[in-house]
Amino acid sequence: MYSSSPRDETQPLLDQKSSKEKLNKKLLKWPYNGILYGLLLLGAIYLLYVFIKYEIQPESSLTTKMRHSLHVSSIATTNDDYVKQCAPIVKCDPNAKYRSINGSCNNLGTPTWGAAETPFIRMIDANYSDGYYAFRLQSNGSALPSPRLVNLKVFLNQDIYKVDENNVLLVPFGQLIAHDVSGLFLDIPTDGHGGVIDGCVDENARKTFTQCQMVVENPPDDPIYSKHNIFCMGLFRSLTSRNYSCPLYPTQFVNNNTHFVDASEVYGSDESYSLHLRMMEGGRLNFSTSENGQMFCPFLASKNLDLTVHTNNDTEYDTGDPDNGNQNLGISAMQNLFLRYHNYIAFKLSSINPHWSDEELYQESRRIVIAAVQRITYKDFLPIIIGEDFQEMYGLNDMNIYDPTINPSATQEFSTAGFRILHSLIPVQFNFMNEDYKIEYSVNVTDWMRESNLLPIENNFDKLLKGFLETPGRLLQPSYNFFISNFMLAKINEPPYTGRDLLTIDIVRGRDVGLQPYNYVRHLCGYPLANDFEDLADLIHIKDIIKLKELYNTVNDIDLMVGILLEKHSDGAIVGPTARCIIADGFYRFKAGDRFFYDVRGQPGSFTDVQLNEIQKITFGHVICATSNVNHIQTKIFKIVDHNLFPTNKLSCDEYELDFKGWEELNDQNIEL
Ligand code: HEM
Ligand SMILES: [Ca+2]
Repeated sequence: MYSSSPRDETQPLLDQKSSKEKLNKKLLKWPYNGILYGLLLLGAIYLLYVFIKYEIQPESSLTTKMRHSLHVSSIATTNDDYVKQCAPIVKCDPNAKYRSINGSCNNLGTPTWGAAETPFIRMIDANYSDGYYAFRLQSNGSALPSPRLVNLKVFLNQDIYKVDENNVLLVPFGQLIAHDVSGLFLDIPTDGHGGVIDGCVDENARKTFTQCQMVVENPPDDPIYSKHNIFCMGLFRSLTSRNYSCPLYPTQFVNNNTHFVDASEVYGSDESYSLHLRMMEGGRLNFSTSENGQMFCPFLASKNLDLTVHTNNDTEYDTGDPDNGNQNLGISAMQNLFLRYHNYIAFKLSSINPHWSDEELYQESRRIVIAAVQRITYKDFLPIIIGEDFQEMYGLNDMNIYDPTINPSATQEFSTAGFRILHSLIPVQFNFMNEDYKIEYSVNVTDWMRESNLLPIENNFDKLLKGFLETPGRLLQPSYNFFISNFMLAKINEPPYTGRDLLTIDIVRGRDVGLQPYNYVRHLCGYPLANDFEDLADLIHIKDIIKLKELYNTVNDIDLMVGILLEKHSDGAIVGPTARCIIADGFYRFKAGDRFFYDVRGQPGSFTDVQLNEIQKITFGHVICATSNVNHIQTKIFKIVDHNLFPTNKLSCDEYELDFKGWEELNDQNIEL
């Protein structure tokens, strides 16, 4: 068809052989024209490619203007409602050197921004079928598909047993950050005698208690649960702002932790609780000591050191995050690690400043620990998740970007979908590895939840850390691992199938908190609004689209969690474009909206130049060296480094030392004497 187009002069020209000169000329003209058009076409394709690439996969040479086009603006209209209707009047000291424990007064204009017990904000307004609180329905008015069915049909059967270049440490550290910035509590109804009312067991309760309405039906042919006659999963809805005496319309949900990356999981998010965690001596946090003299968070329950027997009396720790600090061995290890790090810093500071009060030592140590957590998050962790180039382009590496107009709160989309996507990294097992790189034993993550007995025994803490550093992680993929998809939080001493499916929970939690479907969030993130399922093919594989078509009524019904899990990964990132957009937005808020962020200059809480210079040497390697017996640690902390092939990529702990001279303060009283 194209060859017969009138603009194509090549055929007739080649046919005219009467004049050699003419022919030569025309012959010459033909390739020139062809080349010219070809070049023009190639140029146009290249320009189009560059344009698309810069929209989707920007490179570091882009201008600030283009960079800002990556930032999405929240289009939610309800974000100010809490501040307007419920926020308490808070008096702030603008000269305070240290951030408050509950995060208030960070923003001097709106002191409750980012504080604990304030609502999540939204990127897009809530989506409820009654506009207020009832679960979203499909476009044709029917109920959304059972999330368990979605997991079984779309995800679980694609479990890939391949390992990653990143190590397992990404999981416990990621979870630590998740709990730093987000804490959504559940609304659990009880029967007055301490018993929990479960809407799956008690159908009547579903009518009486809205909290019990979140019952997930398991399909009759469920490969795990139906064999054991478990046909539903009784889950609880989240606490709403109504539970905090702030009725908002539509329903909003409350973050119990400070929204900032401020190590609130170490210090607590509430003033009186933070005091309870303190020793009130030497700036230290309370701790317990294991039989071989190692420091741990205070033991809460009587220890049961029998590795094989789990009881209700298993070891739990008193941590800054009472809800989640003991959830699994990985997060417990991180809680202990950062408690030790705090006490290590307090010790160092008290040695150079013996005259400092407990309060001074505590606050100054806390400030350094927070800086360490922020540095590891932004320098090592985040680039792996969203990609180094994207992070740079987004402005997340820039220093001193505090902007008081930025609301530092976690978004509901971040907390209940975007950041949860990393649940697919959770490995089946954690390894305990000795100094000779030998795995001494492995445990199923799901067998050791809410019980940390293993940690304080002998050198297990060190071995678990070594295992995190040296074990390749699970490749990020749409499915969660089989165990966490079936056996999570199984009842103690009961069979694994009494457990839960984490992906099912994540999907239904999105409906609980009224997340908009995938299509609208993807659109907010700069991608075309899909008119039908096939339009998703730009970001989602066609084989998955076919499955989605079988489950959802229209393309506008797909749950956000489901869509982002299925997206193909962006270049250099381990998540797809929409998750990357949600996560980058979140971490931009936590940094640019934080007046106390460690590299902010010119604020009462800013480090001195000398101090900042030293702070900028803090790495996760240094933290691990200061708090454990693990030695020889890779500089790229979340990467697998073969110690035989690349011994120089690991440093010994001597090379991770810090110098605290910048904190040395002359004792005025001594001078006067
Ligand atoms: C062994 C590892 C982990 C386990 C067992 C686990 C399990 C859970 C569970 C049970 C919930 C609550 C679900 C609900 O009822 O809605 C949750 C919430 C969450 N998880 Fe994980 N998780 C793990 C690791 C991670 C990691 C690595 C990340 C991200 C880097 C992450 C991000 C989140 C987030 C953002 C929430 C919501 C927190 C909140 O607002 O309370 N988790 N996780
Ligand atoms: Ca926090």
